[in-house]
Amino acid sequence: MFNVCRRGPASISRALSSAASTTRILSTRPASLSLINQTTTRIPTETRWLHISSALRNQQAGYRTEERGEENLGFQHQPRDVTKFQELLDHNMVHPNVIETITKGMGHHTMTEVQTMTINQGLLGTDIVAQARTGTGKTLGFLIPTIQNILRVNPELAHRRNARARPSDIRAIIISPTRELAEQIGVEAKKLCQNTGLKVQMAVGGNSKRMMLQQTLREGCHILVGTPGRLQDLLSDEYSDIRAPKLTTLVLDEADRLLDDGFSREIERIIDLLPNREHVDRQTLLFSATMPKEVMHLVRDTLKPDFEFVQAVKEGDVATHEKVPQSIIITPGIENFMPALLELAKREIARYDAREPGAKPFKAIVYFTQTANVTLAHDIFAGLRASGGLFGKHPLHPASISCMHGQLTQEGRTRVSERFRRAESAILFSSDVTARGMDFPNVSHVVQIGLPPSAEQYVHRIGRTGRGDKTGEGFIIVDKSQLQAARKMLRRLPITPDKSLESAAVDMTKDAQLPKSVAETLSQVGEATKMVPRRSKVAAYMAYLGQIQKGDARDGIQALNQWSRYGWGLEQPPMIAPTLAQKLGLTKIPGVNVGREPREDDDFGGRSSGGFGGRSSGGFGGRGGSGGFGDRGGRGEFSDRGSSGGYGGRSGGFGDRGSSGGFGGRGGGFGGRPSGSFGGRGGGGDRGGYRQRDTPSF
Ligand SMILES: Nc1ncnc2c1ncn2[C@@H]1O[C@H](COP(=O)(O)OP(=O)(O)OP(=O)(O)O)[C@@H](O)[C@H]1O
Repeated sequence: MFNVCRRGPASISRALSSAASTTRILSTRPASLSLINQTTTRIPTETRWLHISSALRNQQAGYRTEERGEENLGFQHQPRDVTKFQELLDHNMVHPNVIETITKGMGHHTMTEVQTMTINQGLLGTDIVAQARTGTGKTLGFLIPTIQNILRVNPELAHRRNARARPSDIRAIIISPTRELAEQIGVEAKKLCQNTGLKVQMAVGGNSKRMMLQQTLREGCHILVGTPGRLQDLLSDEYSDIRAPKLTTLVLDEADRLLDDGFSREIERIIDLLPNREHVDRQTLLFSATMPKEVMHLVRDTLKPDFEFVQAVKEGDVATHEKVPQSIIITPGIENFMPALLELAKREIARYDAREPGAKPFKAIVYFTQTANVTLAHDIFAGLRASGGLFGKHPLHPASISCMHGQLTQEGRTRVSERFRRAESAILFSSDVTARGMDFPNVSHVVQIGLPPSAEQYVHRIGRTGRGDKTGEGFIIVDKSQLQAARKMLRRLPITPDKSLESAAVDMTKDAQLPKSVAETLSQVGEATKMVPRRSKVAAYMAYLGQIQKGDARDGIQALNQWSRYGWGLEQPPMIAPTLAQKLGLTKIPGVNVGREPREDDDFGGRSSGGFGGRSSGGFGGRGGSGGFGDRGGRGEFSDRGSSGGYGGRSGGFGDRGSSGGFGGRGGGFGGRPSGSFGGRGGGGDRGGYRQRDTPSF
């Protein structure tokens, strides 16, 4: 593992631009050496960093204590590089009331690498930028120094009996970009402080401000954890009484996100509301698994010039774990996404049911970039039924299905979060609100559908599995129109192509024969899709539309239209309002259906559009020829007799009549007989038969 712990901005740019190395970079002239008149002695290369660092720390500690006029309160830390939590106690570095909670309450004994680096350093009061892989315990990495540095100045707060506090007693503010993460950090901080007199409060958007203020008035506050908007609101509200005149620590968790365009203004305003650092010295801690170069220059404005950059990730490397194998599934179209996901989920559940070695209960988070796609996928999966009728067991039993996105109420978000946290087997369809920091236990799989917003976001999403000492698996599913962009965005990640899912490879625009299990998966997805209102599909279509890059508009529109036709059975793609088409530069792109969407819902396929299949254009369907799922079929369209299926190409349909259906009308094709072999009756040939597509290697 590569570690960089260097001093000052110049070092950061060097560290960032330097080639990958496997040794520690030496700090030859730390800025504060001159401050304390330390002369360097030559130390063997291997150990030099630690020696200089330790010598420096001892001196710094004395220097800072004197400078701040702190008395020695009997619990002064003796800076060392310790790696066990117990040693923090043995060396009087952290109060026993905190350490006992960690070792006895939480059961942690050995620090992770990033904890060793940040806790030892953070206890000195140094400003820190820390980058380390997801799930490596960064939360304790900033909470322990934050808490201990308050206790060092106010040792009376180490005991519960001294629990009186006011809203203006805030010593530390911890900012997180999402509500769930702020709450999670708040819960962790409360746990750590449970045997002390420190009061932790949470200021999270979406929750009642009045209730929060009442509680803070009653209990007081030493550590305030919150999201940027609510924190800014509280600190600027002259009637809130929330003040931080004695602030000693400011933490930005997921710092790169907080410093990017989305939040930087709010962060600046919050900092403006805090005491001037020249009058009240404070420590700033910035933590994240990703620190893109673009945000690093912003760091300088937030930190003291002599800050430490703790990097527990190899330079130029990505912050994903070797213990989380990552695969890409490339499909012919977007219409394959849900069948591929269902096949994957069934396979993993079956592996666990069969107690295959290494198989774990299937607990997955499935990410989409847009909320409309989260909702659509959730509604399809929630509506899945086993072949054999409406009241059949859910094909993914016992996994529960839920969704999480920013448009849910805060109570809804909290409820979903808690249920997923506790579930043994579950699928959570989620937007990026859970992508960073969330520590759901035992997530076995992360599946990303479509392109993530950035390589960093991919890393954070993957980081929801393989946390702590757990293992996990990551998948990303893209269609061929997204492949180039995916290659560019994710080129440095250790992702290998996976071709094991048959439904991911079915070219739904062509006639083909399918194995029984694949036919069943397609039919289950088809039937559930049919039940989803047209407006949800249109919303999902529009959401993807906004993502299409200008240069790829032609391919993008073609992929979307193919999805709406073969995935949902719409004869015509959804209409794009003229102003929107113009704004997105799509007016001249072939296939764009400019106009106004009809207002009424057409939920069940009906005569004109919705549903899986539509009137004439294939789909799973009815009675071969004209069926299409839904419109008139009515009777067990989706091969609910198991053996009869076939996937409808132009006119075939997913037949309900035993062997007559078959994939791809004219060629007959797969299905027919229960044997479900390729090329059943009349299969093969140009139109029939199952053609394995050659997916390019990633
Ligand atoms: N020293 C430790 N030993 C074992 N487990 C630990 C230790 N420290 C923390 N953990 C556990 O590891 C998990 C991940 O910790 P945490 O959420 O702090 O990770 P993180 O690095 O902040 O992740 P992310 O980058 O996703 O925010 C948690 O369940 C936590 O309880």
